[in-house]
Amino acid sequence: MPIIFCANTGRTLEGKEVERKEEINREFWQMYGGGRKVLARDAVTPCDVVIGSETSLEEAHAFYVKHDVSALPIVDQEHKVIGLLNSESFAQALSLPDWKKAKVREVMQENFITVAEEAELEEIWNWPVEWFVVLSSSSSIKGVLAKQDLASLLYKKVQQRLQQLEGVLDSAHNGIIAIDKNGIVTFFNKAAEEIVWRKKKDAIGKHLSQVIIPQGLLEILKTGKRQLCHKFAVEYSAGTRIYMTHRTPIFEDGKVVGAVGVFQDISEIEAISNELDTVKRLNRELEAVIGASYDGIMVTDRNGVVVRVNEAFERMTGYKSTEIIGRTLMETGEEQFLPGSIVEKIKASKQPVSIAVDHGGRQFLFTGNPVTDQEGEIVRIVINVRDLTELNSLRKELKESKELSRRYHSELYELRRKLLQHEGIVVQSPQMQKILELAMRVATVDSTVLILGESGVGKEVIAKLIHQNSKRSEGPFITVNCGAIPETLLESELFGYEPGAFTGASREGKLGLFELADNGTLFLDEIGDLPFPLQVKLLRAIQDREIIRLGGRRPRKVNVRIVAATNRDLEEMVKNGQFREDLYFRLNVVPLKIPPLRERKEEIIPLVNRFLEKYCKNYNIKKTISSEVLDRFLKYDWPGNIRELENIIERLVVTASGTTITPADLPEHLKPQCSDTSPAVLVKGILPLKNAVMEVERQLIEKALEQYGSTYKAAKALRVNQSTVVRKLNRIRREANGGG
Ligand SMILES: Nc1ncnc2c1ncn2[C@@H]1O[C@H](COP(=O)(O)OP(=O)(O)OP(=O)(O)O)[C@@H](O)[C@H]1O
Repeated sequence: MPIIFCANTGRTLEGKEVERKEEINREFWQMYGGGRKVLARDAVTPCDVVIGSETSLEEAHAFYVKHDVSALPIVDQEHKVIGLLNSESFAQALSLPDWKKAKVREVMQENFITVAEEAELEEIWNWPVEWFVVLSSSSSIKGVLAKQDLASLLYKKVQQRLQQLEGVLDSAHNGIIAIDKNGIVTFFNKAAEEIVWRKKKDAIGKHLSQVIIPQGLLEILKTGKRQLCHKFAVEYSAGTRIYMTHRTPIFEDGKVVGAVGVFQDISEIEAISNELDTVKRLNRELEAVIGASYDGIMVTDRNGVVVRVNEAFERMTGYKSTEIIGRTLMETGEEQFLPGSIVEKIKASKQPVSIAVDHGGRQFLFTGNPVTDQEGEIVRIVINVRDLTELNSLRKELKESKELSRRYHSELYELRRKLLQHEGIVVQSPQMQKILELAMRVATVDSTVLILGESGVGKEVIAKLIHQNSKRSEGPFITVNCGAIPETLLESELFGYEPGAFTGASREGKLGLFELADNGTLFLDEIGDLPFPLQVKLLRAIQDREIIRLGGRRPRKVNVRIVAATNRDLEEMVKNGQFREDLYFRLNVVPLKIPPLRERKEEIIPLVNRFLEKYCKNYNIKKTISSEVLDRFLKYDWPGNIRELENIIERLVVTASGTTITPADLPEHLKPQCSDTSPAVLVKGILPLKNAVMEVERQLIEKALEQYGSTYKAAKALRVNQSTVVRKLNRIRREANGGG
């Protein structure tokens, strides 16, 4: 609280000004009188002598000097004080012709009043006189009091009090800065030193702008208005600090003569208040979470006294929160429902504890979790209640439907197996079962499928299965062996041609395989052998779902599903630039990799049985196979895969002499090997070289055909032209038929 002290100017005051002055003085006296009113008797200069008004000045002077007082009361004959004799009186006497003879009354000072010794200085201070004669309660003269003495007395007291005030303000926790009307700092307490990191001596006498950053106090000088609870932030290099300030103008005679700012660093309070806000928000969130929880939640203190329950808890248990809050779980445990023992168990173990309770035909699971303080002591126990009745019945339902699904699954598998058996397809190994399942699944959608695997593994078989199980099964399934058709013909085969498209073309033109396969499936076998120029045309046909016949211009819409297959490593071919990457990605939407027969040996015996049955029936022969042969089959690597196996069985059924096929009936390469180091061609005796060459050719061609199934593939394996294989095969057959 600022103190505005205004000295008495002695000037006559009027109206409101007088009131204000009096108010100020009252404050002053209360404050500096040390809580007690200062009375005339406290300040009086005692004087127990008086002189009569008719006394001569000479006599009076001697008396004045003798008593060494500042003033002597002068009384009349009735002993009433009528004036004062003081130094001014003697100064006045000097102007008289014979001052020694003059009477005291001629120079006495009448500018005084008499006051009671109980009069308050506060009251008498304002009388426009320079002297007071102080009377006792019995109206005897106690002494005199000069206003001047009063002033110096007061000045001393004021000094004292100002020091005290400064001490008080210095011990204040708030920073206090006062400025005069020019903005010069006139007061700066200790707390201000600490808050703004500046010494008092460096602040006093400086302009405010040189002392602190916020200049709001200067505004107060301009507006003359108080500013309370103003919050502001100051950026320091060490961080931002937040302050709260009250700014008050200082008035003197109705004019602003300065301003005082009381401020406080509330950064910590602000941080705590922010933290409090966050905590409140979190608390609200927590309330919402607990309230919204489908599980019942109950919180107890460390002794198991319930402090809170949520709505779900009330719903599940039937307890109202008002009934249960404040009670211990142990008490309610008597009602055989809430497991009071959970609290004791948690307290003993300091671990989560779960207890299942059956009540009213429902099953509840109570799970209690201890909440510990920093010392690890339990402060709360949070108990979650879950109604397991529904969950248990769902679990039961799930178990039943799983069982049902398992049954359907095995029935489906059985049906599929029978269907495949009917089709003559053997699927035994887990790898092939997975492939089959995937093939069946992709069959139902129209996506492009790429079947990968060595020659003879059954790629076409799977392609057909996909077609048969698709919604196109009523449509055509057309196979194109991209490697078997000469490059020059392949384009017209695939896309057809218009009449007269090229020399030798039929007049009517020709439908391409794409058009033939409309509404069905086009199986592009050996897609890896598709010539590079045709790859782009195929890509366009697949993407645009339309083709243009050779020699034509008109695009024709085709609705064809593409299933492609290859035994080549397409990825590698893409890397080597032999196969277009875009076509590869277009085809490789769903890849199906069929493992070679040597990796699914469990299928060999079922396949042997299947083929034996087939060919015995075809040739109307009854044959069995010895276990040694089967053993040999199991050990063999089957480079030609299922096709090779099928061909061998057909051949054995036809060529074996006995009813049981024995190892002796096996072709050479399948007979038990003597040693791995034996040469690829074994010469048993001397025979004409030409005959030997022809024999080797015969064996090689037959074996290649057996293994690869077509003259084209056999030629490829033997690294000769297809025409060479066909020519030599014709010759071999002629010779076999006894021809020349
Ligand atoms: N799982 C199977 N069950 C019975 N026979 C099968 C099975 N898989 C393939 N085959 C038979 O094996 C022979 C070769 O099958 P397929 O032509 O499908 O092989 P591929 O992988 O397409 O051969 P290529 O790469 O040489 O075209 C066919 O006679 C086919 O009937």
